[in-house]
Parts: sequence; C-alpha cells; structure tokens
Amino acid sequence: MKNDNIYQFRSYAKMNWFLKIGQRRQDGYHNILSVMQLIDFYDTIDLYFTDQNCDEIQCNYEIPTGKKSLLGRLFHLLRDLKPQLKDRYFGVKITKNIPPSSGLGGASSNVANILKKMNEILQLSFENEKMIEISAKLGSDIPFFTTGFPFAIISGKGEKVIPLHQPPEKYIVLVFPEVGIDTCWAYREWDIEQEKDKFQDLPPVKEFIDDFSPNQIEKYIWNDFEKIIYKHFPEFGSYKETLEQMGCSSVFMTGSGSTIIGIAPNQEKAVDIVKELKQKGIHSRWSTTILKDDSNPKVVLEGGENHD
Ligand SMILES: C[C@@](CO)(OP(=O)(O)O)[C@H](O)COP(=O)(O)OP(=O)(O)OC[C@H]1O[C@@H](n2ccc(N)nc2=O)[C@H](O)[C@@H]1O
Ligand SMILES: Nc1ncnc2c1ncn2[C@@H]1O[C@H](COP(=O)(O)OP(=O)(O)O)[C@@H](O)[C@H]1O
Repeated sequence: MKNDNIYQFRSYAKMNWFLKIGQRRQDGYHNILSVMQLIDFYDTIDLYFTDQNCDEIQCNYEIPTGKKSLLGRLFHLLRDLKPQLKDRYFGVKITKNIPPSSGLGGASSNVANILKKMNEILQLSFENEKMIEISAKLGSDIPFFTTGFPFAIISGKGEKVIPLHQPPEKYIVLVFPEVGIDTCWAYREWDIEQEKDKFQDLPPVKEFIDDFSPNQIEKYIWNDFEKIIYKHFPEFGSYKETLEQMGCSSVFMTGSGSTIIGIAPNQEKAVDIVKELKQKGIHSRWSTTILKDDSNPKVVLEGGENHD
C-alpha cells in the first residue's frame, strides 16, 4: 500500500561528445576521458514510501529489481549509511523513455536522481563529495548525473567530474537500433582490440580543458567504441550514412552504443529527418542538448494526482 506522498521527477539522458579509453586498471575498469552533456530526453520517476515490508520497483521495461540490482544496491547502501532508514521501505515507479543499453545512461540517471531526491526529502545531509562517493560505488556513469552539471569533462573511471562552460546548444536526432549494447561486453571487446595494438595514453585533463572551445564542439567528436561496434554490427554503419545523407553535420555513437546521434542544423530539419526515418521504419526521435540543470522540476504530488 502506498503512502499519500508521491515525489515525481525527471531523469534525463546524456550523450558523450567525446570518449577516449585509456589503460585497463587493476580493478578491471578503464580510465576514460569523456565530454558529456545532458539531453532533453527523460524518464519520469515516482518515488514514495511504502508500508509493505519490502521495497517496490516497477518499470515499463524489464529491468533488474533484486537486491543485486542498481536500485537494490542503492537502498542497501543508504540503509547501511543511515541506520534510521532500516525500517523504511521505498517505492519507485520508473516510466522509461530512454531505451536500456542505448549508451544514453538511462539507468545511471535513474539511480542518481533517486539518490538526489532521497537526500533531499529524507534530509540525509550527504554533502556533494559523499554523493559522488556513493554514486561511484554503484556505477561509473552515475557521478556525472549526481553532480547535475549539464556539460562536463569526465575522467578516472567516471567519478571525476569537472563542469565545462558554454554548453553547446544543438538540435540532435537520435537513432535507436533494434539491439542494445552491453557495456561490459563493449569494454571486453575494446581490450581484445588493444592487445593487438597498444593501450593508448589519454591526454591530461588540464591540457584538454585548456585547449577546449565549446563553440567548436563538433571538432571534438570522437568515440573509441565506434569502430568496434560497427565491426560487430555493420548495419549500424548504414544508420550513420543515412543521417549524413539526410543533412546532419556530424554523426556519431554515444557511449558504448547503440544510439547513433546526428547533429541537425535546426529544429525544422530535425523534425523532417525524424519523419523521413519513420517512413523508412527506423526508430528515432529528435531532441536538444540541455544548457542548465534547472529542468528537474521539484514536483510533490499529493494523493498520487498528476499535476505536472
Ligand atoms: C561507456 C560509458 C561512457 O559514458 O557509458 P554507457 O555507454 O554505458 O552509457 C561508461 O564508461 C560506462 O559506464 P557504466 O554504464 O556506468 O558502467 P558500469 O556499470 O560502472 O560498468 C559496467 C562494466 O563496464 C566496464 N567499465 C565501465 C566503466 C569504465 N570506466 N571502465 C570499464 O571497464 C567494466 O567492465 C564494468 O564491469
Ligand atoms: N533503472 C534502470 N533503467 C535501465 N536499465 C537498468 C535500470 N536498472 C538496471 N538496469 C540495467 O542497466 C543496463 C543498462 O544501463 P543503461 O544506463 O540503460 O545503458 P547504457 O549503460 O548503455 O547507457 C541494463 O543491463 C539494464 O538491465
């Protein structure tokens, strides 16, 4: 049974403008250097307290919900850190738009936004540094979402997040191939490729920032995973070609895939491209990059009514 208060909020996706993979570390993760930005494409989350003796997780996609799942681990960690939560149980209803395993960080965004909301409503008093520490324990992409910076440079395994200024304002077209990509698999494939060549050194973060001009963002577009993913899924290459032919100035993959992003010159063109893709039976949508983190509305819904 639900308590009367439902907290509803959005959980935005990210895109990687730039992603380079460095050395594999002792802990099995890789050092990366990435430039990420939030995009205006989101899941909606309802958070509530339940008087059942267990947490409840519902989602319109099949996602893991057990103790070992991301949310299971988040709740466990919070109860460990805050014993006053031991007898409180949480309900989460996720209405997903962001396809799982699409390189858009949907799961990481969900966890980060639930953590932030719990910190706020339960007055857990976790400072920023602690929030990042908790996030990094759960997943490499989560710290970016926890900071709330709309545009940032990411390093370490993902836990070092430095905000960047002048977030680019772009219209984008997202193409969703029918299959998602398992991030673990993509990193494993990367390792196999590197053993043939040599692991690359990443540019130092400071040097990268000093040379970086956000108004020329398209110059920096790069993704180390692209070659590998196109090798295993050659059909993705045809989406890239199609987006280029339809007038996108740059086309690239986000994260470990599978979403392919095209930069459209304006909104009208973005809408037309999506229409044309639909006629070809290709699943896509247009969106924009996010410039400020003021878009996460703090809506408290009383009695479950939707006032959004
Ligand atoms: C590739 C990126 C780029 O932003 O994003 P996605 O495509 O997943 O969105 C991230 O590095 C993914 O972050 P995330 O999806 O949170 O990965 P995690 O759950 O922490 O890790 C999944 C697996 O990926 C590998 N992994 C992840 C991050 C990293 N820096 N090095 C790794 O080697 C590890 O094998 C790990 O077991
Ligand atoms: N709330 C969630 N939303 C989406 N996927 C989830 C969620 N919780 C756990 N997962 C699992 O996380 C993986 C996908 O993570 P996601 O962030 O959607 O993709 P990506 O890492 O490619 O950006 C899948 O294995 C999925 O089962």
